Amino acid sequence: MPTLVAATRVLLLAGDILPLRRLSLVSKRAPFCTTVRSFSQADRENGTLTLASLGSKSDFKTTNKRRPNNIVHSEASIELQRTEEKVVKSNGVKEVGVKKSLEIETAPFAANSFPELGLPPLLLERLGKEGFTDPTDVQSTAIPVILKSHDVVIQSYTGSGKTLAYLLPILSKVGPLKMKNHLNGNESGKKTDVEAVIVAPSRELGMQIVREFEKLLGPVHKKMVQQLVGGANRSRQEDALRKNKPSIVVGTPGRIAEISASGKLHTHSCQFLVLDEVDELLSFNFRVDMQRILEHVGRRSGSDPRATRDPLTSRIERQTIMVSATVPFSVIRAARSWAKDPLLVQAKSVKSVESVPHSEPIKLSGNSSSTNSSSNLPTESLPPALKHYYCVARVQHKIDTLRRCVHALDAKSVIAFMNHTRQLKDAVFKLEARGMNAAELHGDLGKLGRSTVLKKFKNGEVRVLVTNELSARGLDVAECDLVVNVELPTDAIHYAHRAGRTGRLGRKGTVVSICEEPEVFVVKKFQKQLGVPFEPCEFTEGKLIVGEEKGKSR
Ligand SMILES: Nc1ncnc2c1ncn2[C@@H]1O[C@H](COP(=O)(O)OP(=O)(O)OP(=O)(O)O)[C@@H](O)[C@H]1O
Repeated sequence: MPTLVAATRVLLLAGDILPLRRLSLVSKRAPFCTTVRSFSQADRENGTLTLASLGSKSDFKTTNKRRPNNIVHSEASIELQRTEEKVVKSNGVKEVGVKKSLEIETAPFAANSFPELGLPPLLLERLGKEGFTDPTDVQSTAIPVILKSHDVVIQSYTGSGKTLAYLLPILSKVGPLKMKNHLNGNESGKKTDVEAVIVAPSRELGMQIVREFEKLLGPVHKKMVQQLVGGANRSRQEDALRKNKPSIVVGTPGRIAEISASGKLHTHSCQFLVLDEVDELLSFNFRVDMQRILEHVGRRSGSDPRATRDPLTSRIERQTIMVSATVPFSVIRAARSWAKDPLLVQAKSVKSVESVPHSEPIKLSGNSSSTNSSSNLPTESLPPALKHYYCVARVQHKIDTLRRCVHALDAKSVIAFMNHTRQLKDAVFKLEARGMNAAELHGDLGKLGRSTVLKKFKNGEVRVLVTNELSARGLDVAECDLVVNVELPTDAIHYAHRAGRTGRLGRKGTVVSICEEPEVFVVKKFQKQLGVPFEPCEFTEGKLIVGEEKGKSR
């Protein structure tokens, strides 16, 4: 292999899964077996796709201490100072004014347990029953802020528990588990209005979020949440809306906008609008549907959004929550125009979105040794325990390399990403022909086909799931121990989401990118942008051999 020099040192690669807080998530399947490899040092360079903007000026101080179980909790006193800043008024005229002080009470980060976060007793009971004991960092930070009714952008690495970070405060104020004294929007509005709308860019993610809600609502109340995803029978969804009068709907932009336009989904007095994977929802494909959703959810009764074209002026009470592991500046810009005094919430910090400077790009990694030194509040998009490798293979040998990679790492649950459906089908055919249990997952499959494949993969009936960008975001399969990029993603953001399908919630995970020789520079670019080392490797005699890059000395 041209990029590798001879193996130098042998060490054990322990790929076992870290202890989990939630036993129900632990796979019965064996973790990675011990594998022999040589050791190398990969290049670490500064990132260009930096999120430094997010950390330029901390609005408050935190002190942190490590807890067992890989959970960090911190104590903080936050006071967002009165700042003289430019406020863009709804009529488009910029004014300089004093923005009202945003005060967040002391202690939101001191929470060790869910009861300390101020969640209602019925919800705490359900959490306990489902085996959730300790909040993750991002949950400890986000939950009190959302309970205080702030609009937020939640950014934290893949698999860090962002879904519960917004779902728990919503269930504290909406539906049968809510706080006794909480008055909701519907008490003054129409009985048929939903109170929370959650938008996700794919059906799979939408359905996964619904399952999280259902889990906490329990069998008796699970009809309080309704899924409105594309590809499923629309009239059945409309019937369910009419019959069950759900408090919460979760869906894809197209279907939500469609049913809303038909007058069968009433969201005007909605309290919460969540945009999960917000950076994806900002893409051109969703533009028209998202515009409708932003204009109608939580719209002030009697106002005509078409008169102003400004979603902010046409609503009063809606709380907007935007979520993603990757927050490019477009999200910051969107938060400024869609949300009210939005706060950027990360694992151990809260700051005003207004304080994020325009000019600085968003940093994808918190690796201080390799990233922009001007940032004092690093952000991370990738789970810290992930290992990143790349190997060089000719295009015609890629599937064989994938197979050897799976064997060498003794991976039990693998997601292999490709870019084109036809090649993806060929890959499954080749793997199956070589005796490896594989299945395809892509948009050409119907809703039923997609859920069946996913179910089989989650059950362990399928070892290698060959898929495309469809599965890159949000897909939560705890057992996934290896992600392979058989074809490289388009950019570092897509890499981060693909890679984040493994190593979730403190588990170990491995990501291998198989590239052709002329593509090595792309991998180097990802390494630079993400601020994590990518080690060159090859698979020989059933082993992962990690090499050093030419010209590098240890
Ligand atoms: N406090 C907790 N204790 C135990 N398990 C948790 C906790 N919070 C979340 N989980 C579990 O962790 C897994 C990952 O959570 P989740 O899917 O919300 O991550 P995420 O940050 O949204 O990831 P992504 O960015 O990839 O969408 C889920 O299976 C979820 O049920």
